[in-house]
Amino acid sequence: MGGGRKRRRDGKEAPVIHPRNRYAAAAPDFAMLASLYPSFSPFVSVSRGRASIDFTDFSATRELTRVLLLHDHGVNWWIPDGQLCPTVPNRSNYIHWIEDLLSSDLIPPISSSNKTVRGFDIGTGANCIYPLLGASLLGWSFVGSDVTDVALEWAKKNVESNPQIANLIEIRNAKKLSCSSESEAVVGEAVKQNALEPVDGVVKSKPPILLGIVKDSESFDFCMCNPPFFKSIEEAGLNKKTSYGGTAEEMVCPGGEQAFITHIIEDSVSLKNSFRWFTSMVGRKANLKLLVSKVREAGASVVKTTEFVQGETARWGLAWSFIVPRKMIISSSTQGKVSHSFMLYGFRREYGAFQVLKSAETFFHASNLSCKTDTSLFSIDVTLSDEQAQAAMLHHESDPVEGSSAKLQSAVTGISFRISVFEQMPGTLLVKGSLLNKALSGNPCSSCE
Ligand SMILES: C[S@@+](CC[C@H](N)C(=O)[O-])C[C@H]1O[C@@H](n2cnc3c(N)ncnc32)[C@H](O)[C@@H]1O
Repeated sequence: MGGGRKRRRDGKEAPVIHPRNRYAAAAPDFAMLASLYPSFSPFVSVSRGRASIDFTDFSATRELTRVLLLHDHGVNWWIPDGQLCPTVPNRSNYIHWIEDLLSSDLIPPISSSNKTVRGFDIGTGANCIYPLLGASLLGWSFVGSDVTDVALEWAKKNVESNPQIANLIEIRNAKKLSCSSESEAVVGEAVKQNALEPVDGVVKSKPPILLGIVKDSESFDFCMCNPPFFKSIEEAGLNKKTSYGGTAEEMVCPGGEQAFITHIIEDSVSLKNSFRWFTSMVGRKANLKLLVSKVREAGASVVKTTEFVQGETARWGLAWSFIVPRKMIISSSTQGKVSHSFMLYGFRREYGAFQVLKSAETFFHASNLSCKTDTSLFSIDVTLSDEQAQAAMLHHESDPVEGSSAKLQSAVTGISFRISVFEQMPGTLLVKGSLLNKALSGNPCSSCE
């Protein structure tokens, strides 16, 4: 891991395995595992002193996953032949990224008396990998959903084989839309908004994903999803270098990942108050860009993306939330310059720097203050007369430093300040205020910092 992050040809830093991933410091030691687990030993060969397995052999990759889950996570696990076999280090990266999102104070937590983190794994698969990892690594509780009989049967078996975490994981059948009154109302609304398509006068529903599967009044800290990436089994192709199984039901859906994640985005609009973070893995970078636009159009207040290290295959993470972000204040004050800046997150697309500047201008005019807007600089200069400045100082009773207001009053002969608004990216603005009076700026006032 030493030597810092590698750079790609385009100059960008290559992503690295998550630092909290238990395999970040050292890859799994196949020789050690073979010596401990006789069932793994036949799959391990040593060449030039290096132990490895044949990654094109499904039995070998499945046995590796089994021993890693057992040895490193205390989890008993198995899947039938041909089902999608997860690689433990790769899947752990997604769990740790969600852990980062949850611990960031960008958006406040959802109000819940229950302290246990609660997640929803869309399409948990026979392998049930995310709930097993999240529960064993971090004590999270999960609802894991799926639609195929084999996935539902084996996910349940994998949960029951682990009594130490079984009470943290519920496997839910997403084949049938639940029929609660609230769900019916929400589904009715979705029909109006075209999320469900009427065919020949009959409403033909897309297979439910969240809407109708999440119960009334349930709330979750996050949802996650490794979606069926491909539009057809041909598109899924065969990676000759590895064999991790994967049936058509697991890998393919009409419209591929773009349609599947779009469906999650549509559902998220109706369920915006039920989840703190909505997340999904994305298989193609072109789809990531498109899905980010869809999430913004849906009105999300925060959007985050990441790139996962997945061996030779690139994968991305997309996260969004409708919760209003906390305002983040970054202030600065240096001798000879008094300025104050803060970030505003979560603006809808239509409210950019220009609109905020115009609102400020309207406010200052209404307050009878003289101001001049420069739209090319995205700034507005405001001048207070002597009387207005004195009145503002007297009004400012909450000055934390005794006497500083009085000092200012004696220095004030009118105040001029500039407000600049910069759009960092859609939905995020940097607002900066700086004093223009030289006399004042050389005498920084703590209440302005
Ligand atoms: C690529 S697999 C992911 C399995 C597992 N989470 C993993 O990461 O290995 C996608 C899963 O989504 C399931 N699925 C497809 N449509 C679904 C739906 N509407 N609701 C829930 N699961 C669905 C498939 O049956 C399959 O198990």
